[in-house]
Amino acid sequence: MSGLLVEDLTYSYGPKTALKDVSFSVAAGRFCVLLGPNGAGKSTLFSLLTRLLVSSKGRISIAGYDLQCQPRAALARLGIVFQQTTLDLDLTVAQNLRYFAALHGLSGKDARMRIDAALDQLSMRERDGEKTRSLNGGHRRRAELARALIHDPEVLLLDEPTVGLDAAARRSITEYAHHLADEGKTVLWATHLTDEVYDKDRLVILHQAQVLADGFAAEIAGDMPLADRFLSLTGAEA
Ligand SMILES: Nc1ncnc2c1ncn2[C@@H]1O[C@H](COP(=O)(O)OP(=O)(O)OP(=O)(O)O)[C@@H](O)[C@H]1O
Repeated sequence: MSGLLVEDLTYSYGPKTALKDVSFSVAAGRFCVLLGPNGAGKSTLFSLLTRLLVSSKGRISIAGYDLQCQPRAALARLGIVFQQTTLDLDLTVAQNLRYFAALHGLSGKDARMRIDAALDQLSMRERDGEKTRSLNGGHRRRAELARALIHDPEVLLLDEPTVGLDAAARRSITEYAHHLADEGKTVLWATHLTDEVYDKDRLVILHQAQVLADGFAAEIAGDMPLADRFLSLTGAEA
């Protein structure tokens, strides 16, 4: 399938099992929230999806490409925003994006056009000459999202992208990511905050290395607020 497929994925750090037989899929153009309390295994899953870690047990397919057998094709179709910012704060926004474009084999006019388009999408074009250090947290996140979109990936991974942002910036990034799915991107959004989940979202709840629930958010919540359902399933505060 295109979109994202995770099948029977298991990963351990020595004796500590961080993921155990994790399976789920996200259809192309869907927004899926990976919801889990601290230590659930979200970052480990993201490391496996980006090949920072490799597991011998399980399978990952990105936009129809098997990550193990066709890693270059799979990773070329993946955009990622990590939990911790990875922008170079001493470079301007445009320089950060240009460097990343070069990593994807884009240069010259082509790179310039992609960078401008990505910054336009995030309403960041007028800030392209600013030092990244001078941006507030919300604008830094926007710059990272723009950077993740430069190579027009089919699948976008966002690992707790609202950490440290104020309420307005949090809402704006959350809404924008949903908009990207409406436009056809497959989005996997990791969070431990239930207020970032929309009723219509696909939802995978991860807890203690395993998938506890997988379905549409409204169905999983059922007759109670999602925060209460999450608490009842995991014992964790949302
Ligand atoms: N390098 C490591 N060595 C040993 N154990 C680790 C390592 N990294 C993570 N773990 C453990 O693996 C489990 C899953 O951690 P992981 O960071 O993937 O969870 P998480 O859901 O991303 O949590 P958080 O929201 O706090 O980032 C946790 O029990 C964690 O302590």
